[in-house]
Amino acid sequence: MKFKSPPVNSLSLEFLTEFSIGLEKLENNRACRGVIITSAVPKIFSSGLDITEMCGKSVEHYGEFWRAVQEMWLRLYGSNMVTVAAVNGSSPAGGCLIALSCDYRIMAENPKFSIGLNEAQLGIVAPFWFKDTFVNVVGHRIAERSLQLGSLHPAPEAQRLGLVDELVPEEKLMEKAAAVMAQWLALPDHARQLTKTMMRKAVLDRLVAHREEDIKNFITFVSKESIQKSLRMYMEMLKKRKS
Ligand SMILES: CCCCCCCC/C=C\CC(=O)SCCNC(=O)CCNC(=O)[C@H](O)C(C)(C)COP(=O)(O)OP(=O)(O)OC[C@H]1O[C@@H](n2cnc3c(N)ncnc32)[C@H](O)[C@@H]1OP(=O)(O)O
Repeated sequence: MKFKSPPVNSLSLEFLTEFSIGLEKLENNRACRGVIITSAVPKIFSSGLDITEMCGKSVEHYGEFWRAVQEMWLRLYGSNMVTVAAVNGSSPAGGCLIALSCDYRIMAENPKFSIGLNEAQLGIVAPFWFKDTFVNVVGHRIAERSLQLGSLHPAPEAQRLGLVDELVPEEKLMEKAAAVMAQWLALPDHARQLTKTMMRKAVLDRLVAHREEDIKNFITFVSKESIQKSLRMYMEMLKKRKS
């Protein structure tokens, strides 16, 4: 799957819905045993959740948007397929969540590309299931420090922390992703899938059990004037940085 929503592959409601439907179709296709996720937008894997979806919209919209974020994660993290992220650009916040939700992460070895859950920098808090997914990849200590600081880790540091599994020159990224996929697909699906479920079930079940509460919490949080202000200021900062 190649993300192609210029300029930055931000995860809008439309993007998330299409992504989830795409995953569902592949999941239901018995001929498809694995998926490599990458980007067709130069230098950007995904800029994370589309901030404009969280600014100045109705309560109903926030609810619909958050349900779509949850749905995407439940499908990707809970997928029976082998999932490999070929991270060919920067990948903050929601973009990082997508990579973390895959079975294996390969990143282009460009120190200008960074990845991490930087929510704290925006004055917002990564939800518990973002945190759980992060902890399952890098462990508690690294996740705690990185989340509190809202760190975006340049590719070499991300590899040192275990946030990505390996770095390769950008031109070798897809070749490497295909080789990793072949290695994972060499195993019988049944054993691999049961093992994956065993490792991820508790974290998935936790969101399923608290899904409606999580949506309510998101709506309450994002509707606060202080949070709206932080998000607006962040968007302004992005625009100013550009000019
Ligand atoms: C109890 C429960 C509580 C739950 C709380 C909420 C939890 C929310 C969880 C996750 C949050 C997120 O995912 S928020 C998104 C975080 N993302 C970022 O911080 C990345 C921001 N973007 C950048 O750093 C850069 O844009 C980039 C490095 C990705 C690319 O840089 P580049 O220089 O190539 O491009 P520009 O910066 O010029 O951007 C182009 C264009 O796109 C707009 N843009 C960028 N990112 C976003 C985004 N995430 N959403 C919406 N729009 C975005 C940027 O403003 C530019 O727009 P204009 O061309 O109009 O100026």
